[in-house]
Amino acid sequence: MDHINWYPGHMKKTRELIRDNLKLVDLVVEVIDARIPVSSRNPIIDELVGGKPRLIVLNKSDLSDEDANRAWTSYLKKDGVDVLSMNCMTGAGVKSLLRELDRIEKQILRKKEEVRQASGQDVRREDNAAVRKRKPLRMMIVGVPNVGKSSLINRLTGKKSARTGDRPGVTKGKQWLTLSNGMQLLDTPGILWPKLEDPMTGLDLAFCGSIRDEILNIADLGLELIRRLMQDYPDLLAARYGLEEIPEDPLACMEEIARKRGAILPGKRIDYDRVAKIVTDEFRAGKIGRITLERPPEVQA
Ligand SMILES: Nc1nc2c(ncn2[C@@H]2O[C@H](COP(=O)(O)OP(=O)(O)OP(=O)(O)O)[C@@H](O)[C@H]2O)c(=O)[nH]1
Repeated sequence: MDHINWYPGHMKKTRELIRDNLKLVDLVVEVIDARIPVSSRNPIIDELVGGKPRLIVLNKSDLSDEDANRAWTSYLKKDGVDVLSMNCMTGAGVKSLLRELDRIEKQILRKKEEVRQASGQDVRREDNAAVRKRKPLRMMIVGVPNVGKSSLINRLTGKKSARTGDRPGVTKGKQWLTLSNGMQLLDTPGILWPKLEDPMTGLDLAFCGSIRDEILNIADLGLELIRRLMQDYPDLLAARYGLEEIPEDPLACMEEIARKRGAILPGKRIDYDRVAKIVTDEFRAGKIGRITLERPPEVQA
């Protein structure tokens, strides 16, 4: 999908759309980028989701640091939210997600039963399968651009997916996809706008491709990425670009990488745009290594 230029009117419309869709679902799956779990979340989601059960998917976990994935999982779980690592390219994590959804479904059904009992209604015991058939659990996927929402929908539904039309009484125009376990998923994800107040957030989103180079031009973006990698993953940077010693100055490091990769213009001038693009593309594709740019508070120095 094309990246969107967010402006206040657009944010308001999106918020209202998500809020309307949320009324139709029992559960929300929030997808975030495992390389930037802070920047790829918009805190507005807490307010929007309210008390509904929520599950966080740390997607692109194939590109992020495994230690950091573990640290983030336990950090986010502290708030009582379920968290799962996922790789939508291979489908790793999908089975765990389906298991987790089953568990949440049981909880939701139990809660509903308790409410009915408390109000004195005659509670007829039904197993999950029977309740599902009568009224399947409905969910939607939300997240900022480029975190893998559509990839997750495709993974969850696969080829066996079936579009189910509107059920009577439910807002017209919604399309529901039926998962292998009978649950229903809204076919269009809720796109949250990224929160760009902090310049670091803007940079991290740009490094990971969640916003086009709106914040900086490509040469500046590449230089900033090199600065971050020099600080957090110097060994991976040195190994990828054959640097025997990493210069202290990020610009000198960029120039060294340019020479190694032949990003040189006539007159032996450095092609800053080209070298920036090389490093940025290789980072995004995971070629420099598994990198997490943001750490949970506990493990920060
Ligand atoms: N390496 C890796 N790439 C992924 C993963 N999930 C998605 N991608 C890639 O990330 C890019 C964005 O994925 P989408 O599924 O289009 O993301 P989205 O959140 O729907 O994006 P928008 O439509 O912009 O909101 C695509 O190039 C995917 O192939 C993953 O787990 N690992």
